[in-house]
Amino acid sequence: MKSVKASAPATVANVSCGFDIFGFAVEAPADEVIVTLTDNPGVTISKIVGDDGRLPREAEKNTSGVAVLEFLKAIDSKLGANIELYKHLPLGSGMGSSAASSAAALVAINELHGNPLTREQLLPFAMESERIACGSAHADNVAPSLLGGFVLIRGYAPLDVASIPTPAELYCTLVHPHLELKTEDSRRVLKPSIPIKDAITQWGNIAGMVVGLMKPDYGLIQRSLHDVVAEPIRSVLIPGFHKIKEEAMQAGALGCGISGSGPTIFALSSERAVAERVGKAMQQQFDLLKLKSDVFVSRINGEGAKILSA
Ligand SMILES: Nc1ncnc2c1ncn2[C@@H]1O[C@H](COP(=O)(O)OP(=O)(O)OP(=O)(O)O)[C@@H](O)[C@H]1O
Ligand SMILES: N[C@@H](CCO)C(=O)O
Repeated sequence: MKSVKASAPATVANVSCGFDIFGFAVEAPADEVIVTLTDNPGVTISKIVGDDGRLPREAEKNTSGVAVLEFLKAIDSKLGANIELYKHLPLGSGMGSSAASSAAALVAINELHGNPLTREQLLPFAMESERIACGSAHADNVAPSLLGGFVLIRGYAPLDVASIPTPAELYCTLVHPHLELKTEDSRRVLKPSIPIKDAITQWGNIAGMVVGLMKPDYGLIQRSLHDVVAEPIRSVLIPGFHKIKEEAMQAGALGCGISGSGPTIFALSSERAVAERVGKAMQQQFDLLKLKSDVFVSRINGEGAKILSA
């Protein structure tokens, strides 16, 4: 039967001020899948590489399997599928690990059926996978992983997403300490409501980010990269967070914050050399805490999930 190999990239959700509504894709790392059509209905996972045996092998519990099951149900397919998953994203990292697996599997199964659905139409299936992974069907990882670029989730009911153009010279530094935080747990610590004063600050920054990215205006981006909603609560879960952020800013970053629900920390810079310097400064702080970390520097990835071979 026919097989397709696909990949989907890591993503930075929230981007400081845009809790659950902003996300962008980076160039690496990316999860890869090989999806093969089967005559028997249902979805199987024959192989997972790179997870040290920690991810569920049952399709109904693995985000790649859930996404493909939802797709096959939606198009009323009589066929089934087998998935091989090559995990390159660390688990519980804040880099959209669960989302990358489902995004890669979705573009592969869509390709195998002759692409009956658009990338936007694939989104609800990936969101259902996020619900299985962490109890919340947020789209700020799956949307940029599937669509590429910087994405705004304008609304969830009905789902309304828009791509925001970004300056070509905008670089992201990701520093991933070898720690795990479950999105489910990092969501549970948040308060159910915020004071109006904080809401005003937050929506001012969200609008500032959109205008800053579109113009582009690096000063406005810098002034807008602040989060008074999630970061003050979640930062206590990340060792050395405030010092690391301070060092990133000293090294020339436009802004720095928690990537998704953490523990990865992201920074944005207007030049590659600065983004690399920022990465070194941040990693040095984790070294001082005796925490191993990985640094990834990339442009915003405008392409998102892609077919590698068909
Ligand atoms: N293919 C998959 N890849 C990663 N996690 C998966 C996958 N399938 C199921 N899961 C489950 O999802 C949970 C990890 O989700 P979680 O949202 O905490 O991590 P993450 O996606 O790396 O985080 P974030 O969304 O903050 O980047 C784990 O319980 C894991 O078993
Ligand atoms: N918006 C989600 C992203 C999780 O990666 C959160 O912060 O919980």
